[in-house]
Amino acid sequence: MAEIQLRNVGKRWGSFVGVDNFDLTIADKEFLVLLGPSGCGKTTTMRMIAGLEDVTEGEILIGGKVVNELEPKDRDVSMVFQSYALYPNMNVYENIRFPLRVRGIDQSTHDEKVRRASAMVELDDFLHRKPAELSGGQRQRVALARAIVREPNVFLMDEPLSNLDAKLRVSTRAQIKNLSHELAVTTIYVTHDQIEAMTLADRVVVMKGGVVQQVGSPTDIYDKPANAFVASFIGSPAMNLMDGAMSGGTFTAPNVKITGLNAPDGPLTLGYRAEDASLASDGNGQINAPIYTLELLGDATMISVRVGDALVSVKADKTYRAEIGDMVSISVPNEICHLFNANDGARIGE
Ligand SMILES: Nc1ncnc2c1ncn2[C@@H]1O[C@H](COP(=O)(O)OP(=O)(O)OP(=O)(O)O)[C@@H](O)[C@H]1O
Repeated sequence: MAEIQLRNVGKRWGSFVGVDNFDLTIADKEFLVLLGPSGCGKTTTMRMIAGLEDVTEGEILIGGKVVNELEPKDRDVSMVFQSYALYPNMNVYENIRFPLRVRGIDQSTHDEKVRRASAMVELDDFLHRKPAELSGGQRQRVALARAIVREPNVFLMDEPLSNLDAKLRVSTRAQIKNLSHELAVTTIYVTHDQIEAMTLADRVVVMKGGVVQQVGSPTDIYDKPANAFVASFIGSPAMNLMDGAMSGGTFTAPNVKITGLNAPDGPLTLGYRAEDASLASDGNGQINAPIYTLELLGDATMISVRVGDALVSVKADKTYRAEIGDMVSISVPNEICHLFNANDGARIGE
């Protein structure tokens, strides 16, 4: 049983707040992803759970026990870092076995444990090689096997895929997802890549400036971003956001007029997702503007237009063709609109 509780956890260095009032219970066997831009406090949060960083305030509990004062080695957590930190003079077998040796685990069990872990990450054929003789993806799999072999109660993974090229990242991501399903161990995974977060997580925590912005399932966060920051961070492309003004239920911005909305008069940020909008026949849509750019994505054609300072887009059929400068009309029905307070970005309404 490895439920993790963070009770109002904070980290300060002098007056600088790295993590503020982090309060969350992570269920046993949950896969939780901490997501946010560089410097938002993800790594610091994870290092506090691992015991590599003291907490300034609050309590951390693992399996119901306060661990604030426990050394990292006594917390029963296994970490996988962005840099693989393998021992260059040991072969793959010895690298994977290392945690068993330092923990004084019964020698007679080592071989079976190492072979089971290496099979899980498909390294059986590489056990005799030194790290220098492996690709980046294979090295990261050694690091994963080394974390698995200890059979910990908690996995902590800090951007484990970020040193891999795009293709390897996708296949290793799939492998991590499959492993987490098979091992069913509570996992906290740090990334700044929203696709990784969406594909791996049971729940995602979006952070900014040391402060949690939203906690929810990938679907919750995608469908109902709690504020404009989360909306702009999740999705590929991110949500289109337009600054404009509401008056009597009508939103206006340069080239935009949307009627029948429910928000108070005054400045407003309105968002919609490119795939929810569609092209309308001439002048019948809510956005009418010349094409700024047109991108062929293979499965779709993405068309972007300018709205004030912002570029907003619509996903059209893959066969759609037009020229830059041609007028387009984009249909943005009320039900796809997300409304945000123009000052603090908070979501308005459902
Ligand atoms: N030892 C330290 N002393 C002072 N400030 C620190 C220290 N360690 C981290 N910080 C600051 O705390 C903030 C959060 O850092 P953290 O490493 O947790 O961010 P992150 O979200 O993991 O970013 P990245 O994706 O770049 O790793 C940053 O502004 C960082 O500069």
